[in-house]
Amino acid sequence: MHTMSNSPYVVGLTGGIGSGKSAAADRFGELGAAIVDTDAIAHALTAPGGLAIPAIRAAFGDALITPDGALDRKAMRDRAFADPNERRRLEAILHPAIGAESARQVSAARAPYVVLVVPLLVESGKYRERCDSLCVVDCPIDVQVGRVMTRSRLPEEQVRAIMATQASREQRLAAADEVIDNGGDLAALIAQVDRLHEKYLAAARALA
Ligand SMILES: CC(C)(COP(=O)(O)OP(=O)(O)OC[C@H]1O[C@@H](n2cnc3c(N)ncnc32)[C@H](O)[C@@H]1O)[C@@H](O)C(=O)NCCC(=O)NCCS
Ligand SMILES: Nc1ncnc2c1ncn2[C@@H]1O[C@H](COP(=O)(O)OP(=O)(O)OP(=O)(O)O)[C@@H](O)[C@H]1O
Repeated sequence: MHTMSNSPYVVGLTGGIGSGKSAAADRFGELGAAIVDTDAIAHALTAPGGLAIPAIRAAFGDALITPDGALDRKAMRDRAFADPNERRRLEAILHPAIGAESARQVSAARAPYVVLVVPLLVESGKYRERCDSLCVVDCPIDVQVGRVMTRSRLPEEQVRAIMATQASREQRLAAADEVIDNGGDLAALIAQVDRLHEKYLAAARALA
């Protein structure tokens, strides 16, 4: 909920793995919105020399760190989505840092409004109160699975295992203020983002 008059209007953008959050965020960014992407923040924290690397090394050992000092993403993915305890251990290290850094980026943003991209927005609960409006990117599950298999070269069972740890389509849709239907082609996605951009600009202006 919006409380401070000098904080920007914030649109939360979420969706299941491979639903099209990044594609939608790219278009919002082209139109002039500031993008704060928690996946990108998580990647930076776990890159070579990333701030979370010492804690991950201490918790999981050297086997999860690559020779150049980054998180070994494949090894961690295999662990985190096979064992909920391992996933929670990783999240306990990363989520506080992701929360703090995303809040910092939102308050530093200089744009008509901010799109805060959070894959686990509905699951985690703590981001909803930072958002003035919640936008869900939605597509049929089989389309989602197919796109992730193509993009990330992951086996179908692993994509479905990741999805099983996330909110259901129904849970996300129930929380949404706006829904982007990404079951069609990229042109259809862009047309919907363009319409929403006008709406968010007007909402941000009304708030200013
Ligand atoms: C397990 C890791 C190393 C796998 O890395 P990988 O490069 O394969 O995936 P990437 O980080 O690009 O995430 C891709 C997608 O996976 C899904 N995902 C990632 N983390 C989680 C999680 N903890 N629970 C459920 N789904 C997740 C999201 O849909 C996300 O968009 C990585 O996902 C990770 O560090 N996760 C913990 C941090 C986290 O919760 N990130 C989510 C954003 S806040
Ligand atoms: N409408 C579409 N038509 C065809 N391909 C699409 C469409 N939307 C997205 N894609 C492709 O599907 C894949 C997943 O999209 P994207 O990376 O935007 O999803 P995401 O929700 O950000 O995923 P993640 O949760 O894994 O970060 C990408 O390879 C993207 O190019």
